[in-house]
Amino acid sequence: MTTISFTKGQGTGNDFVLFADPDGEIDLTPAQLAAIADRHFGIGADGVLRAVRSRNLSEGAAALAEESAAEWFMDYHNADGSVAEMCGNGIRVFVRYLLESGLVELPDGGTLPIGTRAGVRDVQRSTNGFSVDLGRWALVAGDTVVRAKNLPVARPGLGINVGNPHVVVALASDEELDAADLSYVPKVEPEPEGGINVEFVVPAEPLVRDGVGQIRMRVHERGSGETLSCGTGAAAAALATRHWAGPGAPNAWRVAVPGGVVGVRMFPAEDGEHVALSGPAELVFDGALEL
Ligand SMILES: N[C@@H](CCC[C@H](N)C(=O)O)C(=O)O
Repeated sequence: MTTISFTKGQGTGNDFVLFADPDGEIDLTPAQLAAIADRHFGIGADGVLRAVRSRNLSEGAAALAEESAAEWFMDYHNADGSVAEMCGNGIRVFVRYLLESGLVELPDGGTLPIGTRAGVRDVQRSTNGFSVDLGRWALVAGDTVVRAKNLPVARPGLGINVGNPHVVVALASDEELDAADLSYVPKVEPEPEGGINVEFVVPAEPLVRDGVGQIRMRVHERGSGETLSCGTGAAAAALATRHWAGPGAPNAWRVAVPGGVVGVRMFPAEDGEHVALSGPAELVFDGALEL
């Protein structure tokens, strides 16, 4: 039997089980990961984060981690045990965990690169917790239609990739947003291979306050179901809303999710426009699990 020391953490209510495996010795199966994340029979979480030194990753994953640029790799799995490329809330909680475990240092104004399956992501401290540069984003071509239970009509969705795949759907009112039943997987057509994260958004009133765009969002996450927050989803939702708003729309957004508020910022970089996400990251309790 193996005993693993773990920490439970959360960022705007998106919650995670984290454990350190610096030497890359722990290889959990999807069934074991799903059992850990199970809210009734396990610890309970939206995702499981393994902290592994990039140099100790297996060959294929090491290439993804660009190991020279990031000492630590965030090995992220959804609650059902499936792999995802990136997790925007998770990476902030991951950095908080590395810091509090004494595994890294991050002085004010400093940058900590973290390896992910979407590439290396730079994390900094911010006034609301941590900020992560999610890198270049992309609009996904093609028409998409989304149906969710309790919404009266099918809606067009806008595909956005921020390292992981999202489709964003604009709703007409707060009432409609509240009414959507996200305990069922929204039906996306054409059906994306491997699933997709679906964000439903409504603009706040006014849409722009003091130069900052404001939206409300709910999300159904691929591999985890409805969650209280999705960081990469918030970035996709802000990007989609700016796209719909047209020229003159702001590059700074405040995204209200059921679990709190995160910030999104778009900025020019050498390789094109990047999107950054900021928000809180808390550690909640420690424990040990036996497998
Ligand atoms: N909650 C995360 C996203 C986690 C991965 C997602 N479910 C996927 O499968 O892509 C976030 O905060 O970004």
